[in-house]
Amino acid sequence: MHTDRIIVPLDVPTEALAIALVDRLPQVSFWKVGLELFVSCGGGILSTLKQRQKRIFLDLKFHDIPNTVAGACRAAAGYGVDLVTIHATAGKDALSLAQQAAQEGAKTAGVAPPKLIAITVLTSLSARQLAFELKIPLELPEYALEMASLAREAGLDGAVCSPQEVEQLRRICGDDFLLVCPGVRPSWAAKGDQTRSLTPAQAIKAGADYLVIGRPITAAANPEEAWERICQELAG
Ligand SMILES: O=c1ccn([C@@H]2O[C@H](COP(=O)(O)O)[C@@H](O)[C@H]2O)c(=O)[nH]1
Repeated sequence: MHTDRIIVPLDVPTEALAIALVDRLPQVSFWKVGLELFVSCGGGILSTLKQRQKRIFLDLKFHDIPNTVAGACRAAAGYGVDLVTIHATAGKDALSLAQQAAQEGAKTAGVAPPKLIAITVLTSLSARQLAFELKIPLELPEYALEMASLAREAGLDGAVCSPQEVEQLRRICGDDFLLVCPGVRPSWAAKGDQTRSLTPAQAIKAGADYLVIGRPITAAANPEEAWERICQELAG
């Protein structure tokens, strides 16, 4: 079922708002907890989601020196979450140490280890920004591929990429490398700050394992209707 492959972010400022959203959309089985909610209310929301048998993507996008990201991944794994993110630009040593630490953290806590996935190029960034602000001398798709390959070589489970790069990454990284795509937009939804988007059906067809779709659902006047519409479009 394609709908099991949609992850909805809980990008809200309080635990009460997050729980209200989870209870309003019982059809959603996979939720993402990101920086806004985690910084606002801590890890309690993760226990609440687990009590409701939800899968959890803990998207804190770690980016630091190897020892620090490893510690963060060890702690994150202890929550028993399903997916954890780290920036590929932390470098290969940080990525492999983080992967090792996530396995250890899960073992110590007696939970299944999370899949550790690397951010390649944030989906809000344009090719122009990559070149002129970040001074990256490669074309954006090539740079995204380099970042995904680095993550793969470091032993990570997958990568986060825009749907516009997913076809290329799937072809080169293979079928057992998890590819998670935010920046997905139905044709009827506003793009907001996402610059490299495709529709949900296009992203799945291009090879995405999971789609992260937030505001088109959570900021809709009727989130249930928006969810249904996306599911129907995917089924069609
Ligand atoms: O490159 C990235 C990495 C993570 N995200 C996160 O996904 C969601 C997208 O939300 P929308 O409301 O659908 O834009 C958000 O939580 C981001 O932090 C991303 O967009 N791009």
